[in-house]
Amino acid sequence: MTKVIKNGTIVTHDLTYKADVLIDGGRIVEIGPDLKADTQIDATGCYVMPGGIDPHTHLEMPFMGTYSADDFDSGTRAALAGGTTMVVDFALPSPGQGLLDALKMWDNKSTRAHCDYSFHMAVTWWGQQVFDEMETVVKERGINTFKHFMAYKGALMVQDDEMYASFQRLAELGAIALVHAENGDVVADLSAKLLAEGNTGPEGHAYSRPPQVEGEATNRAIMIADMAGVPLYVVHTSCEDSHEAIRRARQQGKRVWGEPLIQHLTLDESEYFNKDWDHAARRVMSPPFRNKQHQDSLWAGLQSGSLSVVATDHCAFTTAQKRTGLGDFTKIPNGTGGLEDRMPMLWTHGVATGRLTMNEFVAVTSANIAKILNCYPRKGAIRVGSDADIVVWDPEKEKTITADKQVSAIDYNVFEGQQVKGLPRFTLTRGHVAVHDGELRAEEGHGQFVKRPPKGAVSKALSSYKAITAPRPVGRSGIPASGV
Ligand SMILES: NC(=O)NCCC(=O)O
Ligand SMILES: [Zn+2]
Ligand SMILES: [Zn+2]
Repeated sequence: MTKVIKNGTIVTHDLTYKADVLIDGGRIVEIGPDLKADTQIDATGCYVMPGGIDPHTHLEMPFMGTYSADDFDSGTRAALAGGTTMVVDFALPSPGQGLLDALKMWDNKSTRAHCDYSFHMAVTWWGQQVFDEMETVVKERGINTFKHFMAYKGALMVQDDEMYASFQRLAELGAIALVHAENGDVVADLSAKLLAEGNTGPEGHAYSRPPQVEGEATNRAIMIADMAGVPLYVVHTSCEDSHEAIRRARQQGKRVWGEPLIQHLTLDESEYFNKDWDHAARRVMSPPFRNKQHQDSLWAGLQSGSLSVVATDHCAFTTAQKRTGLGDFTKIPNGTGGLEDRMPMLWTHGVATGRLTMNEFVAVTSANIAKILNCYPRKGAIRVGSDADIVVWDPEKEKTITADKQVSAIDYNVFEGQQVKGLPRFTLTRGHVAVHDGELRAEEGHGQFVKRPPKGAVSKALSSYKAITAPRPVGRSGIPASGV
């Protein structure tokens, strides 16, 4: 059964033009005028864009004594409802657990996915087993990105020497290092002091993680990545301190990317000072929301290209789960939702305000990350041969975001009450119409794992450059190099 998307305007990261898109067997097979097919999808008045890719989700993740509430079923349905057609989740070994063992757990959970997905691997401890298994993870499982937590002391956090060893191994394998950049030692100490002084509420979470701790860790990770010769991707970049480090590194020719979240772009720290404990606790995430100056910095980074991708870090906990931290903010499960809202919120606050062009919108919601993850142009593109992961975007369609109508399994929405303009009319996942004229028709198990080979263009370029510029002994006549 062929399908054709007709009467729309195609928008990719580099082009805007009118054409029809013909789909067969889950792929785009032709782009041009007057195409015919068995079924027709009407895109009159709409933009036909690559489906969104959210490179940062935590679905059914064991964390802080509980599991995040959205799993691969509700999470990927929420994604499709909002125009996102691929998610990249984190396989998280518990300390001492092997990487391949952890991957089996994520393989089991993800069979329910309604859209395509991939995994990043987390490095939560270091040892010979991790070193050895990294090769299989990269070469056989098609995972080329490994996350390191510089925070969550006593749980997921790794030390600098472990990170350096891991980064060197990734450089050898042609993979990419990811970091959660916050100084975990300082956060732990500040948290203990705040609690001792009676700062037990959710605002304590924000006080314990000021921008400086993120800036310091980002600088440190950039230095370690540079020494190891590995490209670095900094997840949830929330502030100028971290953005400044990334911007400076990029200007120096270092291979570093930054990923702001839609939450940090559109919500600010005043949320934590709300008198309603539940309201504030529901917004507890790491790093916390920042002030207007930091938000402006993030928007400027997206405009200028010093920041590359907008994600969600979707890690949703119910109010009941958040209440574990009543009387002690360090026990509030860290994380917020956003999968369903990322694209409409970014369009409304970015494209509709003139902060982003439509092409920049596509770049930061899909094409850039597909290139970084080494799955472009299979994903992130409207091209012949690409997967038919497509969103038919209606710029006139409006709604008010409310938990009552959301797909996510939790009982609130951090964007509650926000009016968004710009929503999917259709969302196609490998040719299957999962959103049909606004109605969700997703299929459990339709989602497939996307393998991402190592040695992408940036990894290759960096390893050549590091090899050429590596220290070499100076040959001096008459004196043997060994000095004997
Ligand atoms: N971000 C957050 O608060 N929770 C999810 C885990 C992480 O990415 O740090
Ligand atoms: Zn993180
Ligand atoms: Zn995360």
